[in-house]
Amino acid sequence: GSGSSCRALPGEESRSLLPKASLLQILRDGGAQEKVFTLKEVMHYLGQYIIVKELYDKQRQHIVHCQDDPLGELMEVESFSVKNPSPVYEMLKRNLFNLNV
Ligand SMILES: COc1nc(N(C)C)ncc1-n1nc2c(c1C(C)C)[C@H](c1ccc(C#N)cc1)N(c1cc(Cl)c[nH]c1=O)C2=O
Repeated sequence: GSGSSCRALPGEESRSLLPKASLLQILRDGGAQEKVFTLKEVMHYLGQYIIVKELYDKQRQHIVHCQDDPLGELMEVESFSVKNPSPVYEMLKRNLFNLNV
């Protein structure tokens, strides 16, 4: 980074996350056209992907079933709750390069 102590204003954070190929395809299916993202954008397109493909449980809508979906390959779980962020962030650690380091 520039080494300055001041932080970008919210929403001005620089795009510095480069998804690996299989995550990028999922973000594309969620409507992304970029190649480099902010974390907020990655979460947005992942969310769109889940909603558009209706991967959520119709009865318990905070549960995402991904065992038969490319998302499940990345998440390495068959299902997860949107209330528990850790599997999502673990997956992102495995599938994003941070260019700002
Ligand atoms: C099944 O989910 C939903 N279903 C409904 N229905 C009406 C059926 N409405 C909202 C949600 N929903 N709640 C949350 C999220 C969503 C959608 C956008 C998937 C996002 C989110 C969750 C997982 C990933 C991944 N891979 C990416 C984003 N999310 C977040 C999860 C995390 Cl870890 C951080 N920030 C978030 O906004 C939530 O809390």
